[in-house]
Amino acid sequence: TGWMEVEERDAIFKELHFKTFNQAFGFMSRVALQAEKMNHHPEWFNVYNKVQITLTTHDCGGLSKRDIKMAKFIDKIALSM
Ligand SMILES: C[C@H](O)[C@H](O)[C@H]1CNC2=NC(N)=NC(=O)C2=N1
Repeated sequence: TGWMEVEERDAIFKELHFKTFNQAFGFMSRVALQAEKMNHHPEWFNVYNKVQITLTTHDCGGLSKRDIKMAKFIDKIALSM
């Protein structure tokens, strides 16, 4: 489904489920490369085939265009896994 607002934070959250840990980790690797390219890094937690992602911009203490750009990238990659 879509990205959720985070309670008490100007941030957005999504939990993604994959078939296997390898797929989840492969997804994280792809996103990690994009994070480095954008210099914009997710806050994330992985357990087996699940990845919980929170996006916010630490430099401005809240959401910025970079978060939206990263969210769109994440959705695109997740769709292709
Ligand atoms: C020094 C470095 O450029 C900054 O810390 C970058 C790194 N990645 C980042 N990621 C996120 N999510 N927010 C930031 O403000 C941010 N700043």
